[in-house]
Amino acid sequence: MGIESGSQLGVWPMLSVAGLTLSRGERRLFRGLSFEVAAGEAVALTGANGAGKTSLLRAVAGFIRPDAGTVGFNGLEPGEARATGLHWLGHLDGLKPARRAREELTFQAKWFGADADGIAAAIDVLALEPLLDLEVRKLSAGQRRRLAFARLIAAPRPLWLLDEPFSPLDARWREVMGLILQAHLDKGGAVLAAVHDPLPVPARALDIGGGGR
Ligand SMILES: Nc1ncnc2c1ncn2[C@@H]1O[C@H](COP(=O)(O)OP(=O)(O)OP(=O)(O)O)[C@@H](O)[C@H]1O
Repeated sequence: MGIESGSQLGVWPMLSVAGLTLSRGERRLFRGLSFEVAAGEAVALTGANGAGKTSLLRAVAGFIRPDAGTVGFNGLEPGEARATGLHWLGHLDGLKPARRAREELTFQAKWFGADADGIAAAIDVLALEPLLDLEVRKLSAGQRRRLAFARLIAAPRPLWLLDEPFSPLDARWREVMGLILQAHLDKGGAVLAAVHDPLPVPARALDIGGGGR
């Protein structure tokens, strides 16, 4: 399988989160959180169940509005950075169950601007060919996760926001994902991933606590 370092993605974004305060419902999850993610860096976001890892990723992606603070993308206008510079992969895959895997992959990849070569690379790297004629609802959890991941390879973007990305994957596929992440980092990409298990690449830890809830 060919996981190539390929062309450089460029040095942006360096994600800069400053003074972020976030609530969900009546509950304040955290106050004044600041951190950066540099190009070429993986950050493992950890914390107890309910600490706010998913919520933080969603705030970075622009899906929810913080009470206070800023999210910066190395000087780029946030709307533009979010539209073209990042991939969000939630722990719910967001795949349409009744579509065949091939249709879903093509739909998603084109939505994110992939060309035929990008789609072919994703099929190759993630060994999706034997699954393409199956309906998504007939795929296992790990197979669905590989399918969901395909757009990140088909349509390269510098910042990957991943929410428990590898939880359904077996040991072999976690190892492959380590190679994929490393190739992304080597190209100047960046990863911010909410995890309960270690990431399969060297990563800086960012713990938001939240124990005892
Ligand atoms: N849409 C919502 N409306 C209100 N509260 C919410 C909403 N989504 C999440 N929450 C609450 O926000 C808190 C943080 O949830 P979040 O999913 O961000 O935690 P997490 O750290 O990702 O947890 P886990 O490790 O269990 O995945 C929880 O108390 C949760 O109930």
